[in-house]
Amino acid sequence: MTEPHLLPVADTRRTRTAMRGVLRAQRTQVWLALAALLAAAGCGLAAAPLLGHVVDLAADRTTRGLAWPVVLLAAAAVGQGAASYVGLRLVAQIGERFLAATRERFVDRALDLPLERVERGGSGDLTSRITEDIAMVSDAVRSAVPEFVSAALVIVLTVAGLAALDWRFGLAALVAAVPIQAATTRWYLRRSAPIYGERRRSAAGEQQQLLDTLAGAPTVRAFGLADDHVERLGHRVDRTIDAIAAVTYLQTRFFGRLNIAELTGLAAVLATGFWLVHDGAVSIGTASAAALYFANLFGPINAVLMLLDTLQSATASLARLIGVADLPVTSPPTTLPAPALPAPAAPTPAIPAPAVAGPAVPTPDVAGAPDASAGSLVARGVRYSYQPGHEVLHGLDLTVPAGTSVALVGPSGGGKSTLARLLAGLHRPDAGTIHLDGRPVDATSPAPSITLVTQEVYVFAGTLADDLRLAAPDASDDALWAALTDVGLAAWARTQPEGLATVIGADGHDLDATKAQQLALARLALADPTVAILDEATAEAGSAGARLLETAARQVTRGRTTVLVAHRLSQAATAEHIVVLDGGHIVEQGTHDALVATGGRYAQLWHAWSASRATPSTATPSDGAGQRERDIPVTVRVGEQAP
Ligand SMILES: Nc1ncnc2c1ncn2[C@@H]1O[C@H](COP(=O)(O)OP(=O)(O)OP(=O)(O)O)[C@@H](O)[C@H]1O
Repeated sequence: MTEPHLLPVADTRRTRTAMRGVLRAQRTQVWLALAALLAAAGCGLAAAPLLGHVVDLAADRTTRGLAWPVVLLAAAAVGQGAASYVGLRLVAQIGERFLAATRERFVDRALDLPLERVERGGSGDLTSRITEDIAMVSDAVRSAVPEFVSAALVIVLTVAGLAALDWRFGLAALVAAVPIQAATTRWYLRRSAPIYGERRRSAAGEQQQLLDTLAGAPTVRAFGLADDHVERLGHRVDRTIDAIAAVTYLQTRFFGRLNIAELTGLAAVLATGFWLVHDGAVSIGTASAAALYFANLFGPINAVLMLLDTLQSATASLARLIGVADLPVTSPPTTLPAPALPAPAAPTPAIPAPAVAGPAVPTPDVAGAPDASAGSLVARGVRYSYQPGHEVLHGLDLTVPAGTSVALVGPSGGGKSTLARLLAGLHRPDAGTIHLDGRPVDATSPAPSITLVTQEVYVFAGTLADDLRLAAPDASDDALWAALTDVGLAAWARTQPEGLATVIGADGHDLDATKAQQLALARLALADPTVAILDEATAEAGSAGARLLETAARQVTRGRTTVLVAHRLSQAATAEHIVVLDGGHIVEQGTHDALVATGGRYAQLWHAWSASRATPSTATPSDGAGQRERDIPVTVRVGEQAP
């Protein structure tokens, strides 16, 4: 049932080792917590013999000496409350520390995962680990674990107390109830682990299918695939329902068997009490105390066994978190420190391609031009497949001299975005090399001076300044304003009463596609990379927005080595060199003028594009600002319409 492409899950032994490690690391706290919970359980145990004593007094028809058991009962109740408070608090603290460490390591590794690994696993898998699994482990740590520990201690002490009243009570309870409980628990645990594992897997699969269908809604509609997707989702949901039904069925049988253990145990203790009182071995009060002890066990035993259920689920979730947390580190620590921002705006921030990928380089005082001598990007024999046997780039050679610009154009699916991601180091080539100034660029050594801006811009909830400082944490306000000016966003920001403190993202000002892209380009200016890679960064905006973005892109890429995946030929034509990609091959390259003169693929695209414009005769490679509003994209995605 394991789906091989999903992210790894730690095995039972590794999960246990991780938990033992946590307990060892907080040894003192663990012992203190156990001592406090033992004290609480001990106070609770005092109630039954004290009540037994009251019963004996009642049997003797006397009220003499009634005061002290009542006072002791009150003292035991207070003592139990205080000790429980201290013990549960300590257990919760131990758990919270463990949780925090696991979460941090998980996020660290998740962010470090090679993109192809996440894509193969599917974003739903990662998302369900970040949301459901972390929630499940958090719940367990906050409530189930403390409750479990205290109930387990109560059970142990109660059985000891029962035996202390008279060893035969203990024996009766052990012989009549424990074998049934032990067999039931073994029976349950053997079956529940795979059933809970399946429940988590089916939930992850369902989430993945939902994400796929919703994210690809335009494509699904365009190809009339709705029924097919509904059917696929139906299968996933059926699988989840089956898994939940299996869990419920198992639980029902489990608790049914436990009830039998309770009743046989109580019957045995009562029968033993009757026999011992009859023989004069114990008083009626002691027999009553024994029956009370045993009845008091029902609650903690049920709690422990019910919590086993929760803990089992939490352990399955923990194994999924540890599976990712244990992944080897593939890249050196990023130089881009985590900003002090609130949580990302969207509920599922795991996968969106980063608006700005690549760690920051030293922050300039103002967004300035980079060192023109660096930034030579060379790709040799680059091959890449998303899936084995389906190569999408077939041995590409490309040289982008330092400080120059290259536009990648060509039909949809030609491999432009893939090449851009490889050049940015997000994917590793299957064969061939990519070097920046002689140093390899790949996922294991991300070049700190390459920044990729894609059309999937992510606006984090927070202030405008926070969002900009993602790229340059130490940038001054002046540097932020300079970057905003470069991308044409300063005028808008000045109209906001809060200026740089304007809250954007889900909690505040919802930026439109153009402004979000301008923001991403401003981050690029602040990151000040040697190489800028723009993957259709202007594609999401309308024509007016596209012109704004083209100007912004020109401004922030000035002087940098630039690779541009261009939807609009007006933008491609401004690049110094144009590369036409088709079917994963470079089919043409050269300057705009040379390619148009050659009359090949680029010339066809250029003429088709020019003809689609209202004033084709006046179209020139750099006339973007004067165009009418009818630019069509060079590439049209499946499910999208050209405007
Ligand atoms: N994540 C992915 N998983 C599997 N195949 C992919 C993935 N991304 C792209 N491909 C495939 O790789 C090939 C190249 O796609 P790519 O997106 O690089 O082309 P493109 O020229 O950028 O197209 P477009 O202009 O439509 O963005 C296509 O056949 C595409 O279906």
